[in-house]
Amino acid sequence: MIKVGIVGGTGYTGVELLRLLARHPGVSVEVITSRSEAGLGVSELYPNLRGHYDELRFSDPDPARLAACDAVFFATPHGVAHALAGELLERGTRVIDLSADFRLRDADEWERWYGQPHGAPELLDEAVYGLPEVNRQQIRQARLIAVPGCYPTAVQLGLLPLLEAGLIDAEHVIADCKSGVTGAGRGAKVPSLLAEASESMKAYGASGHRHLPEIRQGLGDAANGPVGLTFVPHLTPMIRGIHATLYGRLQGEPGDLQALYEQRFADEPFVDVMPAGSHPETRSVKGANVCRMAVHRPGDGDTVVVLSVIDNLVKGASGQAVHNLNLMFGLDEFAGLDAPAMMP
Ligand SMILES: NC(=O)C1=CN([C@@H]2O[C@H](COP(=O)(O)OP(=O)(O)OC[C@H]3O[C@@H](n4cnc5c(N)ncnc54)[C@H](OP(=O)(O)O)[C@@H]3O)[C@@H](O)[C@H]2O)C=CC1
Ligand SMILES: CC(=O)N[C@@H](CCC(=O)OP(=O)(O)O)C(=O)O
Repeated sequence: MIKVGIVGGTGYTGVELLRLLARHPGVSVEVITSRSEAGLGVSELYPNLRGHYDELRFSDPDPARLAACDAVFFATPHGVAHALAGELLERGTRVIDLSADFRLRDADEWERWYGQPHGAPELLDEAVYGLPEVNRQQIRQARLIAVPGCYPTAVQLGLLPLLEAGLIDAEHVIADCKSGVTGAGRGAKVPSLLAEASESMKAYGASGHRHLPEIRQGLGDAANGPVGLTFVPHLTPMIRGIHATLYGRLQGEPGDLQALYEQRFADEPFVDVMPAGSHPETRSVKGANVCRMAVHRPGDGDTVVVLSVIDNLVKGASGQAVHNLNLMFGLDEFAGLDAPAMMP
């Protein structure tokens, strides 16, 4: 069994890791940290886990106990993995970070967007961006994984085929995205209150969200040059889910876009290209590690519209993190990730 630890076990991505790993045949969760709930049994806080982790208790983060694990997930706010990852790597423990600490290759860029100096720039060269559909081979060899953000996962997967093939004008790409409220984490915040978030919808971060540089970096790699991206996220009254509506201006003769998408993701177990004319729903991915998408060319004109949906807590975070673990340890890619989505 692969022994894992989770730092930040009381948050939404932490409990989602526990839910997925409960069905994983090759993993045992040895340590789960929370400073505020240290001593409490995991299933006392999360009764959905009763019968699965009855011996496991939250504990204060202790580097020595974490270093006794084969791999440690960080499901923590930005900056926490900076402080601990180096020590764990030195002691032979692999690190899978769900936060943004190692996603941007440039430490100065990270400081600009996250408002604090990068805490471990010496580790950036070896960090691998954990988007399996792009970096599967590097992930297999990696010791340190930066799990992509939720919006960046939905947007990059939806646009990769077009940018890799040079079929759209890379200077003018638009990502209009909607997220459920769990994207903001479990901490108490006014915008997440029922009376604030339900029966209403709003854009935020329109003049610059911190996922913008991350998405630009990934799309730039796909396009082999800079990408001009407009990215506007919205908060919507649902618990889980991201819906990305992506717009590009076609250039040249694009050919059969449906075939392009089907071929690009033919060998990808967690991307589902739906039949032409489809409109994927966020509820069709709820609880599942899948990105469902559909490609449209309205009126056979020069605009292409891609619809891409994920569960922010699964393909957008914890499921993708488990997929990375499976690749790093040579396990079946589906281990812990084989459940279909819940509907309705
Ligand atoms: N929610 C989502 O949809 C997504 C989230 N992410 C990222 O994943 C990470 C976790 O997100 P989420 O689960 O929503 O966050 P939450 O706010 O729900 O949980 C954060 C967890 O981190 C712990 N924590 C906070 N500060 C520290 C610290 N200084 N040292 C150790 N532990 C700490 C908290 O426990 P305690 O304070 O008790 O120690 C808690 O368990 C974030 O970086 C987030 O941006 C990425 C993709 C999607
Ligand atoms: C709805 C909502 O508030 N969403 C969050 C995204 C959370 C997230 O995933 O952040 P990282 O990927 O950077 O870790 C936000 O926009 O800040």
